[in-house]
Amino acid sequence: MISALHFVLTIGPRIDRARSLLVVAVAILEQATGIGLAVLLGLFSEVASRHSTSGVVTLALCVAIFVMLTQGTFIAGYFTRLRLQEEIQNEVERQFIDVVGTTPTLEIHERSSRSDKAAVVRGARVDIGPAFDRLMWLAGAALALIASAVLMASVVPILAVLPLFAVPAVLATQAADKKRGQAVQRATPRTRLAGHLFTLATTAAPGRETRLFGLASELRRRHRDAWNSGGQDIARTDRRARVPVALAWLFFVLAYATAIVLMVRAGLAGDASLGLVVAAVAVSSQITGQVQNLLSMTFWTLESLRATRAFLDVVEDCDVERAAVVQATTVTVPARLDGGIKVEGLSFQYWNRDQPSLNDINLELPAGAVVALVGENGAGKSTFVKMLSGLYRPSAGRILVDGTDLAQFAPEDWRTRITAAFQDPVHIEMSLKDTIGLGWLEHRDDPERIHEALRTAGGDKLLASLPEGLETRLGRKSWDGKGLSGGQWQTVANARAAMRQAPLLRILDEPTASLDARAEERLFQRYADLSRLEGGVTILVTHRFTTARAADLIVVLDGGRVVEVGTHDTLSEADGLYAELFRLQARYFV
Ligand SMILES: Nc1ncnc2c1ncn2[C@@H]1O[C@H](COP(=O)(O)OP(=O)(O)OP(=O)(O)O)[C@@H](O)[C@H]1O
Repeated sequence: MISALHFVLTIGPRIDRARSLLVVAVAILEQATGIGLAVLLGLFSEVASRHSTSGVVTLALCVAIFVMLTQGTFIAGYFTRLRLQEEIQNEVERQFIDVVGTTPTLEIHERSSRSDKAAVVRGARVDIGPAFDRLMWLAGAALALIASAVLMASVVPILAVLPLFAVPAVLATQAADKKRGQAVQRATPRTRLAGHLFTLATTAAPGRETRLFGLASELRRRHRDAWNSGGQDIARTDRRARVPVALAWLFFVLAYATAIVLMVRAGLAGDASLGLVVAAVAVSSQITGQVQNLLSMTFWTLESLRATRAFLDVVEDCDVERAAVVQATTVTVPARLDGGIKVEGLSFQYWNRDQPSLNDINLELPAGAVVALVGENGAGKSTFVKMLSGLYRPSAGRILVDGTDLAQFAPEDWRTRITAAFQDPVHIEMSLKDTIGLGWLEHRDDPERIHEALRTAGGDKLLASLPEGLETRLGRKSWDGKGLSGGQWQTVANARAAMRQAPLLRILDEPTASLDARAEERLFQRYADLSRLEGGVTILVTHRFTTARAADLIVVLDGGRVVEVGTHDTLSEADGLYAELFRLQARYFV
């Protein structure tokens, strides 16, 4: 918690010193209003008892100015507080993008022990923005309580200890909040599922199937079940926490009632001046409100600190991953591939699986070759290409790039030398120019390069159909842009993958799934020509054997193992799995 506290205390001033100072001032002034008025009331009674008209008028003026000042500051400070909260929120979100978006591997998204933490941050990040403000208001509430105690202690000294009676209530709230946090963490897999169901039921992409199959009520039922199973644990934790909080509160109320009796007795006995007694009694009337305020600010501040802690945890985990994956001294990625990529004894097992998805893969992928990766669903094709991209760490074995272990390159250096297009590509809603240009950031403003990439991907027809050419805004989720068909989005993604010139590795993981056979054939041919011309390795994952047959090398995966390697002719002759699958498909074309 110390690191979270340090983060919260420093982030406000770091982002905006002037606004942070104003927030501190407003938090203290707002809390001091009640005490200031109580003191003025005491002085008022003192002056009134001396029948001083001028004194009464002066004090009335002071009260008016004081109220104007405190309320004015509060109103003026309101927007400053909101603005600072937004600035902190934005900064934290950007830091989150920086760490999560740049982790060397996909573990943060796919390994549940880590993805759950990231999910907590995504859900609770709205509590980090107000963290600085809440902490200052908590400090203000504590100061107000102490000031009240000092005032009461000047009438009955023992009352200086009254705030201590609020400590059990604060501790009980803190303990309740901690237990709640643990329950929320335990419930994350179920709340994640509920979030997924909510997205399924309410967003555009799944809308077609959810309507066709009439799934709304089924999704609603599952959403309720997911929430209930997670929520019951949280509700049980909250119920259990209520008893100690209520007992601690009762303890304080009893102490408070005793304090009032003591002050009234001191006043009647003439142990303190009338003004002091009036001020102390006035302030004592606020003390329950102050303690309640202190408790609720404690709760909200702890919520903020918990969200901050989760955020810092994710940052820390990402740092640990980076330190484990990125070598202290990295090797420069070669400018071009001479020999090729060699895979030695490569195995990989997903974290939540008890069987490896890739098992002892040994392969040689020569520079300039077009390699088709085929195999039935679940054979391990996508896992293999993700390993080549460095998105997973091998459980065993290694990948050698011209003799150098891939693990010795800085992951981001390796990725600037490879390119990829996937089935179900992400729909990046920007202008056509930008969404393609992202494939090679250094050349994103080069229209010639973008036109060339579009031509490679067979996107000339798409370009001609767009009213504003490369400047056409795409997508309808972020703005009222041009809606594209699945195949057109795929073409855009393929063009993005064609941006980078002379990559060492070009991965095409079923990028033609939404294209017709002729378009796939043409696209494959263009990529193959490029690969042979530029000298990298091109890997094409495909289920269409008519496309695979034209590759220089065909690798057949089955159950995470390489079962056959060769050309179409040698594999047909061998009459193994490839030949069988090929015959099966060919039957439909003859
Ligand atoms: N993120 C993941 N977490 C756990 N297991 C996974 C994950 N991704 C894939 N798998 C498992 O690894 C195995 C290989 O999957 P992979 O996606 O690599 O197969 P594939 O050959 O590309 O299949 P397809 O042709 O259907 O795309 C499968 O058993 C799959 O269930």
